[in-house]
Amino acid sequence: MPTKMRFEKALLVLVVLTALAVLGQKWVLQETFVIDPTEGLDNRLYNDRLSGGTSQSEMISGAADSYVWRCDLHATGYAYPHCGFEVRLTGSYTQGINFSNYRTVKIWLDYEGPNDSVRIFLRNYNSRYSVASDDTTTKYNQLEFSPAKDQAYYEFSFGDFFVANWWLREKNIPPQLSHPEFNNIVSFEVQTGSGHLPGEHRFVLRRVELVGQRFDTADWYLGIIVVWVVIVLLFLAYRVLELTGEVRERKKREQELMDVNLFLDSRSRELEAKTKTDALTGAFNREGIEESIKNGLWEWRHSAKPLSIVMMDIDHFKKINDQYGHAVGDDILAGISALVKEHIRATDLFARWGGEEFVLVCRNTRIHYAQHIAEKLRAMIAEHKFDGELQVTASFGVATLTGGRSVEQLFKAADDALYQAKEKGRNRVLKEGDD
Ligand SMILES: Nc1nc2c(ncn2[C@@H]2O[C@H](COP(=O)(O)OP(=O)(O)OP(=O)(O)O)[C@@H](O)[C@H]2O)c(=O)[nH]1
Repeated sequence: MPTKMRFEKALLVLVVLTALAVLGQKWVLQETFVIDPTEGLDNRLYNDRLSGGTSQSEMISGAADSYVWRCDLHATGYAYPHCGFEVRLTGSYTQGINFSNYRTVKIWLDYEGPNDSVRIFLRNYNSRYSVASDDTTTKYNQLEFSPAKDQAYYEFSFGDFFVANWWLREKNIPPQLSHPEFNNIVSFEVQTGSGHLPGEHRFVLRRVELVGQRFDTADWYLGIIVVWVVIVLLFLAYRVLELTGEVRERKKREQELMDVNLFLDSRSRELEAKTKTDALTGAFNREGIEESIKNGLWEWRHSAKPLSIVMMDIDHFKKINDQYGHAVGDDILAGISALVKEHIRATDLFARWGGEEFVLVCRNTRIHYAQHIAEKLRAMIAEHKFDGELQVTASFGVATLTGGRSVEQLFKAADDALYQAKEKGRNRVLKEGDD
């Protein structure tokens, strides 16, 4: 699948997941902590006797799905008669549960008695004000309400809690620590109301639900953003790697293509050279001369650089063929060509004109210098021993391009001079106009 399509599909999946995460946030995050007798949590009943009172309290065994207790509050011995029921949420007194992200408390409670209210507490342990050895030092997050006769349950917000005044006063808590805290709740309590009326008080606690979130909504959205950022970064890293690979692959392919082109170029140059070269002598053939003549002509016309040519013909070559055979004649043709090519300048072009006749194109060369070159070649050929013993001579005709002269006329002038050289006895150099 192309990367782009993969990216679009991944993006779609991410968007759908994000939408689900946002819309389903409530269900995903919601958490409920339940207190009921079936949970098997530690619990105890207490009264004002610890403070010098004379009240009495007892658990009443009843239905297995509720806590049932009664208190007889006596107005003697202590000014604030009370009794209460405490459920420990964890086995530890110092290590509670974090309910900071909780919103609601639901209480299924029946009360019968002289008071018109009951109190509930969520007790928070914090080492800044609590000590492990004194269970009155955990913070009294308090809520007081009047139970109605036929109401099944009561629902409160965590925001409805306040910290009991008497506790703040008694423990001398500074203002900055006096607000309700729920980050380390160790116990839940139900206590008789602040009316402190003596008499019989009966309680049936069926269930408590603390409803909230596993963690803060802001953290949830932060998590979604982090996931997006991580996925985008991963995708970018993946694309960078992929593109680097693609660039590397493309460069490799380009290099391969360049290699092929270079090879083809060199092959076509080789083939081109072959078509312009005489197979026997290795000198250029007539086609090979064409480019050099064109260049020379251009230089003459645009820069007035002189263009001269030297026609060369081996003397009495027929005799050599007749005497030594055609193969030896071939060897001499090749030998002369090699000898000449070795001794001319890089700008000179040596070509076989046909048979035993050759032409030397000398660009940017005056006729006298071309004549000098021809003379040098003539002497060299005459002195050379082909196949170690055979000696031949050659005649030369030299001509140069002059204003208004065509290439054809140039070659004719050189040919005429060569003819004159033959006429005058061969093995010599004549330039046009020489008698
Ligand atoms: N071996 C060999 N001989 C060639 C080749 N091409 C032409 N010849 C011979 O060259 C000879 C040229 O003879 P002619 O034109 O009569 O001239 P010449 O004998 O060189 O006499 P002059 O030019 O007057 O000095 C002929 O016998 C051709 O057969 C070649 O490729 N190989």
